[in-house]
Amino acid sequence: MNRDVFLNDTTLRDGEQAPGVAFTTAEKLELAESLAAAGVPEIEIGTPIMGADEIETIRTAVARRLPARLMAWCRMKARDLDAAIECGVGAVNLSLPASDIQLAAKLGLDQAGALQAIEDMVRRAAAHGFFVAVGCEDASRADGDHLARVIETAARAGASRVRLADTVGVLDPFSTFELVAQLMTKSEIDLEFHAHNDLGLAAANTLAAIRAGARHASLTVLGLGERAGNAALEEVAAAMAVIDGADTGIELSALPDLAAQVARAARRQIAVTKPVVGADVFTHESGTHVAGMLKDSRAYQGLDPALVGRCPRIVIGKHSGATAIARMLNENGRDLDPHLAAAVVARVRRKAGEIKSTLTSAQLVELYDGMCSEARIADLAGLGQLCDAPSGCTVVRAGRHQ
Ligand SMILES: CC(=O)SCCNC(=O)CCNC(=O)[C@H](O)C(C)(C)COP(=O)(O)OP(=O)(O)OC[C@H]1O[C@@H](n2cnc3c(N)ncnc32)[C@H](O)[C@@H]1OP(=O)(O)O
Ligand SMILES: O=C(O)CCC(=O)C(=O)O
Repeated sequence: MNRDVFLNDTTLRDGEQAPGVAFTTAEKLELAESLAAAGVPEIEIGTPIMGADEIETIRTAVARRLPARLMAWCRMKARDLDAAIECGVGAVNLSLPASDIQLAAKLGLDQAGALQAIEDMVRRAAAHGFFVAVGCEDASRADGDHLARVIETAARAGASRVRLADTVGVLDPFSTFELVAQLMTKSEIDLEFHAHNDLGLAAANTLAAIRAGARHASLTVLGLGERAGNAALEEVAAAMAVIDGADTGIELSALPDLAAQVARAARRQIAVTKPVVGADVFTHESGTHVAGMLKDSRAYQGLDPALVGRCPRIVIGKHSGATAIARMLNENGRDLDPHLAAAVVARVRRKAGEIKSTLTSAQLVELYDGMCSEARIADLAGLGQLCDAPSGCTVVRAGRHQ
């Protein structure tokens, strides 16, 4: 099912709001280049009201004429808009809380005051020629009727899109679907969804919002962002391709390098389990999996690693079986003696437990060669079969290896 979905990357805005993350100007520019090169159609490039350095960085990015729309994030304030004007960007996201909690706590505003602020600021931005999106911070906890009025007011005042933010990450895919589907019935304006990952549901919620009709999703590379972060660009882009067969325009094979670049600039590690880009996500150890995969790689790969520029990897560890071990030995010029297979599997298992790791091919070869020598000695001594003893000794059991 093909969908017309546009991804907005906010690594350089919400991503940089992650604790301790501070991109240099050079990093921001390189990241913007890479995002655009990867096919991201819209980049939330920064927050102009942060000051002269941010404005200068954004101006430089604008001057590069990247093949992506650059959008500046602004509070619903004239001076934020003035700062965006200084940057030379063509698009702004004007943000105002939608929930009563935040309106009261942050701004001392009621719903009517919020609608008035939106009306005034959107008109002002549109009159200046900006592409205007309105960001509804904390939309997930907002009063539904007020949210509908916000959307209507924004559209009437000249906004082209409304962003619904699950600012504190309290939605699940079902409630997200319901929220977006409900709002879709009330207005023609494009909706965008911006998720937070406090409950680990950001990517799922984003997909639910898209299913419900949102045509835009706000994402960050690696899910970098406030607290537990945002929905990850790489996860959503890959999921859209695999599940919906949708073309988001993102070059999926560019995602691992993009993730590495963001991790470096953010001084963050990429978890080995991070979907799509983590070191181990296409690595297989379990014996039954490897035996199946060697016959048909689809047996244990729902996401084809080639789609995202990755290769599958088989490792030898505590859960390996004879098929995987034979294969790695074979790659290293040895044929696994079928009489030794069970003992080798057991010895590998014990070794992996001792080193609490996978075995390198050199370790496996050394272990196997050692066992072959033991077997030969046992043969010569007429003692019998190599067996696996429970506690680390090299042993022979009567009756064997002939
Ligand atoms: C959920 C999100 O991620 S929204 C993104 C928010 N991003 C950031 O906060 C990162 C960048 N922020 C900053 O650099 C600074 O906070 C600035 C430049 C925006 C403002 O700095 P300061 O003037 O020192 O204000 P401070 O941060 O202490 O307080 C925030 C002010 O913004 C106001 N404000 C907050 N959100 C909004 C909004 N959406 N619209 C209008 N005003 C807002 C608050 O009422 C408060 O105003 P006050 O100073 O008159 O009380
Ligand atoms: O209002 C917006 O643009 C979204 C701001 C944001 O990052 C959030 O609410 O989490």
